[in-house]
Amino acid sequence: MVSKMDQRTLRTIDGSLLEGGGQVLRVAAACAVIMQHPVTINKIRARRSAPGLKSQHLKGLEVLCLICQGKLAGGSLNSAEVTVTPGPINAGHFEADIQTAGSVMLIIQLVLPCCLYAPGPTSLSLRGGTDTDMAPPVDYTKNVFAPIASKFGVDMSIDVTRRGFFPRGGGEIQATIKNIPGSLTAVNLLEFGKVLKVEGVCVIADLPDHLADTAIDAARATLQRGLPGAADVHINIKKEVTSYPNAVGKGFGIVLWLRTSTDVVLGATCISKAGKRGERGTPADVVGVEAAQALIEDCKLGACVDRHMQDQMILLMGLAAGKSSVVCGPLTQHTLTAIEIMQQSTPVKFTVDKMNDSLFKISCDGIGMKRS
Ligand SMILES: Nc1ncnc2c1ncn2[C@@H]1O[C@H](COP(=O)(O)OP(=O)(O)OP(=O)(O)O)[C@@H](O)[C@H]1O
Repeated sequence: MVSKMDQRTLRTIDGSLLEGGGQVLRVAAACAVIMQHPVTINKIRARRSAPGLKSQHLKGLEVLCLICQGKLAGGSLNSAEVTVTPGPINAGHFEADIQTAGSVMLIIQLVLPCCLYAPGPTSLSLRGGTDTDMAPPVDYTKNVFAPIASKFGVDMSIDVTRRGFFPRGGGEIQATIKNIPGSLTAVNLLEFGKVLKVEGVCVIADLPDHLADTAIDAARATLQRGLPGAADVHINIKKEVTSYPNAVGKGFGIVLWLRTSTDVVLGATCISKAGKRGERGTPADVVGVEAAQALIEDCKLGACVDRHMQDQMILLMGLAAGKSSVVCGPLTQHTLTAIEIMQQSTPVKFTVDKMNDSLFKISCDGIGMKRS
């Protein structure tokens, strides 16, 4: 039940908007906690083949409500509507176990903006998938998201206790997110610069480790052929061989990231798409080539963030104090969704300027959110 007081400010967000997936839920719920207004999100994940709350979304909302001492109504598996009534954001230690291969990194995506406004640091133990398709693998969040978020003033760290892959999950990470003293700092990422180095990690769990060598060789060869100025770029892709109990289930994937002379960080990933019944996953060379090609494409555009980072920084831009502008490639549906939901949930307004056929500048005057 939403109290009378809360009803006055209750907002309703249509979960089927644009991307119509879990991201609508995450952005709407995070904004509600930060802005301290209750929100009802209906038609949850209406554009997905199995709509409604899945375990990772439910566990995310549950831990969010622990962090903000709030109430979650309608929070059950497959539910199409929830209401989050936030209370004051708390610091401390929080835990969640997704119990499937649902991504723990998407729980970080949901709670991180709120933890910034806690009265102290937040530590999290999260169990589920760490290296899964269709979500940021943990090495992407550590090596791409975290350095870009640090430009806004975010101080976070992640340690992997155990890797968890599709379909079993069972991975575990420990994360620490420091609260910010004032507001986030506006960020301008406008010049691509010159690529200085490419780094990466290829994780292989309970599979023959020559697969990782093949993926790394394929990624390096693709980068050397296609990356602008490749002859002067140092490429260092490490191999991480792991097995039970440091990993649950078989898994295999690569995360690449590059840095330029203007401190742009771009990332790209490919996680082998193994079948639920143990079917063979993506061939090893394809894993390396796919990630390398995605990195080359974003690089050739002159994008200052990669295609997946676009949507993940919208909240940070909107919350920061002052004008942020970021040059990126064609806007993804996830980015348009994050912009739309944040605009519906806060006073921020974004603008998108077309710079040429494939480059766009996203800007906003951030609301300069501070801890209340
Ligand atoms: N390969 C990748 N590397 C980095 N980030 C990724 C990658 N793939 C997806 N993401 C990010 O993961 C998030 C996925 O959001 P999305 O709403 O599709 O997922 P979801 O919560 O699992 O919901 P649904 O199951 O409804 O799709 C987005 O922020 C997207 O940018």
